Amino acid sequence: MSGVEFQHVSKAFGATLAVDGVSCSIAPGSFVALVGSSGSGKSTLLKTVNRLVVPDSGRVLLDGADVADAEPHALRRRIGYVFQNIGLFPHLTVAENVAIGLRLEHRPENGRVAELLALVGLPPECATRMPDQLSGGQQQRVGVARALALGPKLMLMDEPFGALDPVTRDALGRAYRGLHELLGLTTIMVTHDMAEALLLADRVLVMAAGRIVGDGTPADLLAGRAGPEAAALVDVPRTQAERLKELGA
Ligand SMILES: Nc1ncnc2c1ncn2[C@@H]1O[C@H](COP(=O)(O)OP(=O)(O)OP(=O)(O)O)[C@@H](O)[C@H]1O
Repeated sequence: MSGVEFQHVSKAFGATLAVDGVSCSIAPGSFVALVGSSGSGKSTLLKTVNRLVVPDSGRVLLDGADVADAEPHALRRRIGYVFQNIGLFPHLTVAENVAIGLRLEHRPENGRVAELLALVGLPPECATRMPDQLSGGQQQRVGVARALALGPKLMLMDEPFGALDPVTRDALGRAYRGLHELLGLTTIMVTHDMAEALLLADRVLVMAAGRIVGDGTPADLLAGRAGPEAAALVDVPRTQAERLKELGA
């Protein structure tokens, strides 16, 4: 399991301060959701972990070691990364997509692709298909399998299920939470969906204008113990649930 520590991390793009002095410690084995309005700095903060973004100041530690001291490719092999519209290679089969990391590492395949496809709930016959012969949900499952291929202990997920219909999204979220437990992962997931954050994560971090303005367990958030910004976000699914209940009453 991998722990992550952000120490006074800041990143500006021109005049925009995307991340503003974030300090936060993420325990090994935890499932953390990163929520907040569009442009609040979630993706930028997430990408400082695998060095897709280099902070202007501050440090990010992975298992106590500064990621700035790691060679970027070596670092990224230790960290799974899944994002919206996963970007499978269209000219490679599903199996080849899943195995790409193994191939680049000159590691033997040894049944690993079949194992990974089973792990993410894809039937074996998907292996020989091309990505455009899969549904969006199936493609995201392939993306998760590919991210897990080298056995990372840390998964960074940026709106991984954002482009999917609500039913598929819910099913994939639950399936991934099962994998998180099964494989003993640490997961940091950016999501716009507060209900998804509350239902999947152990801890929810709320960002606004580059800062963490709320931090708590789902129970803390639901009880209003994680600050006004968190309370406002929780109000959305809560109000929706109440309105739906009234409709059915
Ligand atoms: N590569 C970049 N160049 C310039 N500005 C950027 C870049 N990446 C992010 N920004 C800006 O930094 C701020 C934070 O962006 P970021 O993508 O981290 O927010 P976010 O909370 O993930 O947003 P969203 O929920 O819309 O994905 C925004 O104002 C964004 O426009």
